[in-house]
Amino acid sequence: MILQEGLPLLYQQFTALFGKNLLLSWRNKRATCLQIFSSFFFILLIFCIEEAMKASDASSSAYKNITDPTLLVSPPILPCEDKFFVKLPCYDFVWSGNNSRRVTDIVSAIMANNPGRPIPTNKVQSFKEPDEVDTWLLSHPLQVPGALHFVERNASVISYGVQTNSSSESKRGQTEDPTFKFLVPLQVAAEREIARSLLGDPNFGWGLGFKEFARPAIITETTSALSVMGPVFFLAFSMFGFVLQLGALVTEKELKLRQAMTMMGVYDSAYWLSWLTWEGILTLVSSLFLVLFGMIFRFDFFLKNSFVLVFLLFLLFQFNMIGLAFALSSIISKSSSATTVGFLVFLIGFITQFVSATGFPYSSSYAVSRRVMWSLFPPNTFSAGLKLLLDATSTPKSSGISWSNRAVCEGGQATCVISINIIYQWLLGTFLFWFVLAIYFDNIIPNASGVRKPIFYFLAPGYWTGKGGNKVEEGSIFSCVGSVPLVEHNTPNDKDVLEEETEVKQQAMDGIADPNIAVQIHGLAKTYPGTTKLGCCKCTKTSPFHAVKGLWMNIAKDQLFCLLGPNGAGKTTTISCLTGINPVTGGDALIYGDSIRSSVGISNIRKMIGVCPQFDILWDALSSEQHLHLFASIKGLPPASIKSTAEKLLADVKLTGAAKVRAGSYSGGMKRRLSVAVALIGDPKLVFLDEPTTGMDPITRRHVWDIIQESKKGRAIILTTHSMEEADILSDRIGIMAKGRLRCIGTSIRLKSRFGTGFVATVSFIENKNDNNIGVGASHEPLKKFFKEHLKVEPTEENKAFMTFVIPHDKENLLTGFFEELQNRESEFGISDIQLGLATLEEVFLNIARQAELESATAEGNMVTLELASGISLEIPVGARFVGIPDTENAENPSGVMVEVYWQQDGSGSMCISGHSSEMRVPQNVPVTRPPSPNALGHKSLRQGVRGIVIDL
Ligand SMILES: Nc1ncnc2c1ncn2[C@@H]1O[C@H](COP(=O)(O)OP(=O)(O)OP(=O)(O)O)[C@@H](O)[C@H]1O
Repeated sequence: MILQEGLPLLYQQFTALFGKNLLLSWRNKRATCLQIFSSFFFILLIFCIEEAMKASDASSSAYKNITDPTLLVSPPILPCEDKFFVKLPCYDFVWSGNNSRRVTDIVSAIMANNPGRPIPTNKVQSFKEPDEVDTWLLSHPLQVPGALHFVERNASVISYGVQTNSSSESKRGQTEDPTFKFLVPLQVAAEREIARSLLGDPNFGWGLGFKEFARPAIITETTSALSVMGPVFFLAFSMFGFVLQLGALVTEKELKLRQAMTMMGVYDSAYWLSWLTWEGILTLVSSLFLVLFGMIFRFDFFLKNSFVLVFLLFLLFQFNMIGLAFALSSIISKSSSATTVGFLVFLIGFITQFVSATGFPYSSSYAVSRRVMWSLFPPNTFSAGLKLLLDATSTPKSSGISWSNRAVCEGGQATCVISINIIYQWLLGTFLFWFVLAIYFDNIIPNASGVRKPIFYFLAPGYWTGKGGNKVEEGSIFSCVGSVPLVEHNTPNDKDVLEEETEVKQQAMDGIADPNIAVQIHGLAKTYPGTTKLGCCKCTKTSPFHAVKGLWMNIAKDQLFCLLGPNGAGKTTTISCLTGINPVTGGDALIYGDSIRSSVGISNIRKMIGVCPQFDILWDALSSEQHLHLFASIKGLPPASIKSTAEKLLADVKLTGAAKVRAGSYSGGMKRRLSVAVALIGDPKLVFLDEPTTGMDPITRRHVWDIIQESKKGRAIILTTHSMEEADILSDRIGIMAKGRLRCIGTSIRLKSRFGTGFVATVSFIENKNDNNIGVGASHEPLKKFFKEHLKVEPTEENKAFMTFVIPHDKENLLTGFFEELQNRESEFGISDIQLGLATLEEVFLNIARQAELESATAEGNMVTLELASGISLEIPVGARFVGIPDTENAENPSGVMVEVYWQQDGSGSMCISGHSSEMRVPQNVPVTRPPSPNALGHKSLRQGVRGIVIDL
């Protein structure tokens, strides 16, 4: 199949990814609606607040028409509690001049004759001098509404003064006028009682009335709710899109969906453009709705300013927030952090907007550099723009800013620092800044596989020409750089592995390109550099880890190569290196002639391969059909063939019935089948299947095996699995890895014959109803003796119904005669059936894993305790098969006594002891290994039990 390339492929990928983004938004309707229509709630809220403010103003006396002002006749001194803001205990008034008897009498008369209410003595404070009153007032704020100061000049002259706080107070829409409420009554009372005292007539009085002017309601420029709340509310509104966008991008990174697309050959430009376009459309629509809602609610801000200017401000601001979300998505690794980051950005924006509202730094008194730095954070530029448009409509007479006046500064051109036109230029600039930064971060910050490009990757000419420049590195950019130690090359112990290695090396040296070879691996090595973090004062390091230690092998076309190995053997790492996800540390691999070390090679390789990763990489919200269409488009299948290819693959993996169902509701097995189908898109010449049948029921598994068998034609498949049955059935060739090295290679039969413990003979017995000695097989002692005498083997498993013996390979030449005799004596031994077979692949696998474990346990001193039936405890290295018991040498057993230890894997894949044989003689002249002492290995606290002797049989 000819795949698309260049611009047509870019366009095809862009449209497919755009469709995916659209679908994801459509399937997440609630969030999308919130993003588009939340402006309505914010505008409604501002409207309600503004209406409440207006209603409060309207109920105030100051904002009412006074057509018939009330006449105030002889106003009384009011109780101090009537004052709007007062601190208790309070006083109705205080006075000075208490050194004069006459003044004291006058004040007593003021208190007694107060109209409607005599003033109690505890509500008045007296002083000698006015200064004392001031001192008291200073130390007792808000405790008295007014003060009177009397001075008796002579018998016919008494001076007085009145003191009040002249600032008017407002409460619940009412304004308190201190002159009429407090000053006038004190003045009237003082004058009245002075006159009575001077005249000596306690009933002297005069009529006195006060009246304010008739006047129309006061119309002032009240602060609009939009100018107070607008910047914060609009920032909050933009956070919906910001958080959703950030969450979507981080989810694709976290779930390795981005990596899956990269493996399929997606262009970064198509990826970013598809998100930018979709989010741009959402932003455009939401900004439009915001302005329309503002106009519907008849805010001057939206009505008087030019529609385009207001719309542009919101649009550009939201674009900036998308750019910021793009940039932050590279730094954040968990999608659950998106909301927290959104809240933080909002909080910072909230604070900086208040600073911007004070005029900082958009005036000529601040340096341009400060303005540049400040404006990089989009909410700051946005609030400056908002302020310009709000100021332009702040009074009823203001006419707003028109499109033609956009470059005109409010304070005149001479001192012009910022106009709305400049704001747009700033917003465009900062958007580009964040967008470019996002792409830069995306390249230099480690991806989900911990891989990144060098910091100055864009300076490499190859990056721009597409010929090289795709070099990648591992580890954090802030890590302390250290060289990764190389793996030392060990000559393989196994003759088949050595032969394979020699052959590949020879071909590499001769430059032979064997047309039948799909993959040629040349000493592939992978060392994870270890995490190195720069703390505040020191570097914390974990040591590098050699995951793959030099692989040499060929994988032929039309062949299914099965890579087996215990957990952590390095299988997935090998696949990651071959698919270009992880950079190799050493060696190389040629896939159909293209090197995985060259960026051109990797882009060619990605067109030829299909990958079913170990964990399903799928969008929950997309159906299997949509997944296949998307990946087929990314891969570059001709548009006309995408539908038919998807249909065929769905039929192959038996998902036609669920083609339109979202993958989120699939069972584990259905997801694996979909992953297998994705790997087979576009007829790849090489398919990697990393544990493709994990979690499948036996029927589905068999069905997937059929698919894999079918897919073998015309392509190479590299399969990893933990199912020995699967490996046995499907593979043409098997390689078993352990601890990063290839331990054996060959066909299943070859491995079984070489690494199995030998032949497995299962003898079934005739049912004997009279034999009650169940389970111990006591009645079968003659047979056991027969096996022991002729083949020197004991049963590995025995019960009433059958016995199993494992016969070593070296007894192969005795087998014909032995089984002939056994058949002749069947009735004597009570035998109903004899079965003879090769050891299973599982046994081979366990043997290889055990040997690898023994190798590293011996080197590292990794010991376990073997409890013998005789009560002896031995410390033995993990994986040791034959273990000699120290100090058991005697005349009968000159080399001592040993046991065979049986191993199995526990749930976590680690080797553990499952049992041991009875004690037997150690054959003479066999190599023995005494485990190293703990001190030699630098282990101080290792248990000091009796150390078993490892016997290499
Ligand atoms: N990014 C990484 N950084 C450090 N070590 C890693 C990294 N990825 C894998 N490893 C280590 O490399 C070793 C090989 O891992 P790998 O995933 O290749 O094993 P595997 O054979 O595929 O195992 P499994 O059967 O469990 O999938 C493991 O010990 C693992 O802990």
